Amino acid sequence: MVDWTHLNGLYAATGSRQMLAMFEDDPDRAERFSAQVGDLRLDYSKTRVDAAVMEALIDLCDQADLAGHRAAMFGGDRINETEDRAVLHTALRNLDGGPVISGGIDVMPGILATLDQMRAFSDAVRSGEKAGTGGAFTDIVNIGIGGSDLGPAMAALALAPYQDGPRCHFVSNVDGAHIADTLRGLDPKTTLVIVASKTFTTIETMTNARTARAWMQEGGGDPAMQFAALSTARDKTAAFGIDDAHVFGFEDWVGGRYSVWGPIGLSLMLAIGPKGFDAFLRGGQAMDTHFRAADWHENLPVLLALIGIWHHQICGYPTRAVLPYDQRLARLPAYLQQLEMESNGKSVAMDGSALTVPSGPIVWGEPGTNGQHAFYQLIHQGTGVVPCEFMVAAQGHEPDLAHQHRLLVANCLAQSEALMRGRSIDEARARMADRGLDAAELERQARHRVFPGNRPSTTLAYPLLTPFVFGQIVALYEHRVFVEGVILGINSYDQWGVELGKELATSLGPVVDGTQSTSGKDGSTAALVEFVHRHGGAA
Ligand SMILES: O=P(O)(O)OC[C@H]1O[C@H](O)[C@H](O)[C@@H](O)[C@@H]1O
Repeated sequence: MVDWTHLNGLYAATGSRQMLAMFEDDPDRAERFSAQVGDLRLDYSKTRVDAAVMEALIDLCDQADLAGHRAAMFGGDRINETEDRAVLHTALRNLDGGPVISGGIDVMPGILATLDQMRAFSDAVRSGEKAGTGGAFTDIVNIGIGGSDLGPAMAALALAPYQDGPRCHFVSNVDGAHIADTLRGLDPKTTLVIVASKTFTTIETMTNARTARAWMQEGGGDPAMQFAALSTARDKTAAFGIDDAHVFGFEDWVGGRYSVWGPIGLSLMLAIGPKGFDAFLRGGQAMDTHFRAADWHENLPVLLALIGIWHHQICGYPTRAVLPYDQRLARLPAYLQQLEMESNGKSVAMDGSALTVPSGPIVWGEPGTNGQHAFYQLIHQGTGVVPCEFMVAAQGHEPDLAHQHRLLVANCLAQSEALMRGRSIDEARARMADRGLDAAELERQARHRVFPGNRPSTTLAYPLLTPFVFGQIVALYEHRVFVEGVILGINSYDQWGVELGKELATSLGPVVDGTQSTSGKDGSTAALVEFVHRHGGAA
């Protein structure tokens, strides 16, 4: 258990501090409160942390024995105590890091063999050697949900400029609209369906997989040739009828939301090719090396975690916005919602005691500049403070549109500056002085134009969103979540909070079908079921 008293005391003392004054007092502030790994730069100087706050935050790492927990994770200990599992997604990207022993066994030979199987399969699909009944595959449909969807879907979009394989589509929702809209227009004879499910029991995924199989059979495709599975449960993939040669297995020590680095990333590998996928893995591995070696003061995941803890657990800001000025990172906020909120959205510490500080924050966001024309109003002038995490590349992938990219960068930098700088009532009055308003009206109008400023943000800057840089970014966030979890004293690797809704959905199935009565249900649920029945929703 860490002691929050010192930090709470510092917060009370620094509450009214102005960031702009902090820059004036310390000409080296931008450098002092920035860190770099490879080509990635994290600037956290536009926050109200100072050297004393940073030292107190860093002290949390030692109090929580972060080094010990880190060694236990990388060393294959069963740190996911509530599911009795190791946490070894880092081994999936340990391309040349040597053995990783878990439970007395080196897991690397198995990982590298599966990676080779994925590479051979990808090469065969991409070259047309493996094909559907109608010829070379033109389209891939990845059917999965949660971690079996968000990672590869986010990554395929992020790395769109590197895609030179079949087109990738992602179906997750059990809402039939999702699969219907996706399959419409695809050729069942040249489509490869990948069923991605760690457990191979997830109802949404299995339902969509059966729908896709029927579509393929009816349309002249052959599921025996055109279905693949990514799962830890080979017995279940066989029972579904998927050829073992098309099954890519992994172990239960890969958490769903950490699984894009292994077989769950197959759609990404098919889209960008094994070399691009290797570069992605190497980016992740580079971040692992950094996280394991760098001093806490220079350690990007640690710094990002500590700034997050400062803003949420100490300052009490309930949410954080992830704002990539990178359209291809449009799915990153959704991915981070699962990564951060499923990992650290808990109220019980590892030892079963109640948390004494808030759990992880609400994470949300959208790419800039779009968000500027929608919700930034609240970020600038709302009563609550939303710490913003900006992300931006120095360059885009479209040389002909470099002028647009420069505009994007200018907007990103302008937002963090505006949040910090704000606009005082005097400045607002001065801007309206020539409008000929009487004093009372001038005052009233000016008040609407005040920006409180002094609002915190961080900026993660990178040269270009390559597979390597993208791998670094994803691993950076994974380790940030780990560090936050260790300091909060929780298990970031289980997700019991998703169980109750699943159980109730199963028991409500026959009630919605109309084969079971609503008796025993609460009044609201019973009335909603009756509404659905009245409007034609029963079976
Ligand atoms: O990959 P699957 O076993 O189908 O699981 C898919 C998802 O469903 C669950 O509800 C979990 O909350 C997620 O962590 C998981 O990623």
